Amino acid sequence: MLVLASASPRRKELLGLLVKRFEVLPADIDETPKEQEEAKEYVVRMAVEKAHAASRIYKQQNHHLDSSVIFLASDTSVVVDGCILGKPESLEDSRSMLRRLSGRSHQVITSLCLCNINLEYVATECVVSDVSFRDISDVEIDQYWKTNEPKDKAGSYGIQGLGSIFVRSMSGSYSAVVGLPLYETAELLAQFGIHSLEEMSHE
Ligand SMILES: Cc1cn([C@H]2C[C@H](O)[C@@H](COP(=O)(O)OP(=O)(O)OP(=O)(O)O)O2)c(=O)[nH]c1=O
Repeated sequence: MLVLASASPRRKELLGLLVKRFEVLPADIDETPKEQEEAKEYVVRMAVEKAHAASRIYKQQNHHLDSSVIFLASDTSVVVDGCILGKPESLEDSRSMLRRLSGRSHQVITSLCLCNINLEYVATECVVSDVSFRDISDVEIDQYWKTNEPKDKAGSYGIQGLGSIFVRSMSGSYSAVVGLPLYETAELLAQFGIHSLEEMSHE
């Protein structure tokens, strides 16, 4: 059994392209970066903590434990000038993020963590993509906020939605920017004995 430790509808949809059956078990963790913590280090730590937290909840909920259960977690952050941008808490927050991203390029870092229930096997991966934005006006930022799209997304935009009108170009992994890097996820799943083509071609 595979458990996706996430509340993100994007991650669920993307994982569904690789694996037919999995459970979803969101894990709430403290997402505050440590002082001086490097962006990559932070993003990987978040994925590891989400996977570990989900494994703890799963153990509490399931008394007859199946030792072959595997947990998958991920984290996406937008990074500009070394600063980590998470999800906006308010319109003010969204304004300051999008003003910062306007007319230049930034990085989107997405991490992955796969581990088994007893945490004997833990694998992590980190994918960096570059996204370049056109200039965005304050009026556009406020209009975009009213669509609700930016509210639950790192950096306050969704490349898969209306946010795409700001994206001049990107290089790296599109699925990683949306929330789950499909190539790297398939590679890690294979290390844990889950082969996507085999999985998806079964009746
Ligand atoms: C940059 C960008 C982020 N996002 C999303 C992906 C993630 O869901 C979210 C970043 O927040 P995360 O903290 O990585 O994830 P989450 O809180 O949504 O879900 P969970 O921690 O339970 O797995 O931003 C997009 O959907 N499109 C984008 O273009």
